[in-house]
Amino acid sequence: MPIPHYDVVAGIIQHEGKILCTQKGLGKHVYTSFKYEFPGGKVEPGETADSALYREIKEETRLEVQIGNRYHVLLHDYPDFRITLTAYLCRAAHIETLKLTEHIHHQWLYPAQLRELDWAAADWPIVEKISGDTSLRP
Ligand SMILES: Nc1nc2c([nH]c(=O)n2[C@@H]2O[C@H](COP(=O)(O)OP(=O)(O)OP(=O)(O)O)[C@@H](O)[C@H]2O)c(=O)[nH]1
Repeated sequence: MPIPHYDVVAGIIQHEGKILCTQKGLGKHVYTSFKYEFPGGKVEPGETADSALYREIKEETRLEVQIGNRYHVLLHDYPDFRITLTAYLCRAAHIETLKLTEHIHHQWLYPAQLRELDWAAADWPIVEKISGDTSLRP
C-alpha cells in the first residue's frame, strides 16, 4: 500500500512578541503523541491553504487570526505517513477567546524559548528558523 501523503498547514501565531505552542495528547501514533506543534491541520479537498488554516485554528483554539506570509515549507516522512508542512506567520489581535478544543496544553513563548519544548519531529526545522530569526523578536 502506498504511504499516505497529507498537505498540512500550521500557524505561527504571534501575540505581543510571543508564539502559541500547543501540545497534542495521546493520538494514533506514538511518535506524535504528547509532542508540541503549531495549531493547524490537513487541507481538505476544495479548500485553499489559507481557508484551511483559518478553519483549523478557529476549531482548535477559538482564536480568529490574521494569516500573513508563508514562512517555511518542508516535507517530512513519519513511519506511517508523510506530510508537506507549510507554516504561515499569523497574528492574534485578541487572545481572550483562547480555548483549546483538541490539545492538552499550551504555552506562549518568545522565539528564543521554543527550542525548550518537545516538538513533533517535522517541526524542528521551523523551530530552529524561528529561534534564530531576529525579525520575530519583540
Ligand atoms: N497542525 C499541525 N500538525 C502537525 C504539525 N507537525 C506535524 O508533524 N503535524 C502532523 O500533521 C498532521 C496534521 O493533521 P491533523 O491536525 O488533521 O491531525 P489528526 O488529528 O488528523 O492527526 P492524528 O490523528 O495523527 O493526530 C498530524 O499527523 C500531526 O501530527 C504542526 O506543527 N501542526
